[in-house]
Amino acid sequence: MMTDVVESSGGPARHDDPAGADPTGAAAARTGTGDTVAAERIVAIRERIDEIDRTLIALWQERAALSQEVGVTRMASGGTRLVLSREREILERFRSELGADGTQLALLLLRAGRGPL
Ligand SMILES: O=C(O)C(=O)C[C@]1(C(=O)O)C=C[C@@H](O)C=C1
Repeated sequence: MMTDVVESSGGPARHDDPAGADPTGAAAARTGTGDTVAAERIVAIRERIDEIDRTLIALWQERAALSQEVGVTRMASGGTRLVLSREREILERFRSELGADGTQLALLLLRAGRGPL
C-alpha cells in the first residue's frame, strides 16, 4: 500500500513499504531523505563521489608537485619563473571544456603549482 512519508523538507514522499520509511531516523539525518530506497541509492552514489574526490585530491597534489618541479628546473637553468603563453593555453582549455567555472578552476590549479602572482 502506498503511504505518505513526511520528509524533513516538509514535502510528502511516496513509498510502497511503510516499514522502510524512516523520516526522523539516523539514515534520514545522513542522506536527507526518510525513504530507505532513495537513501540506499544516495549512499551508493556517495561512495563513487568520495572515490572521485580522493582521485581529484591526489591529481591536484601531483599536478602541483610537477608544476613546481618545472619551475625549479627552468629557473635553475636561467629561465623564467612563469611562461604566460602556456598559462593562457591551459586557461583556454579549461574554459572551452567547462566554461567560466573552468577558468576559475584553472586559475586555482596554476596558483597551486607556481604560487600566487
Ligand atoms: O608548463 C610550465 O612551463 C610550467 O611551469 C607549469 C605551469 C602549470 O602549472 O601548468 C606553471 C607555471 C607556468 O607559468 C606555466 C605552466
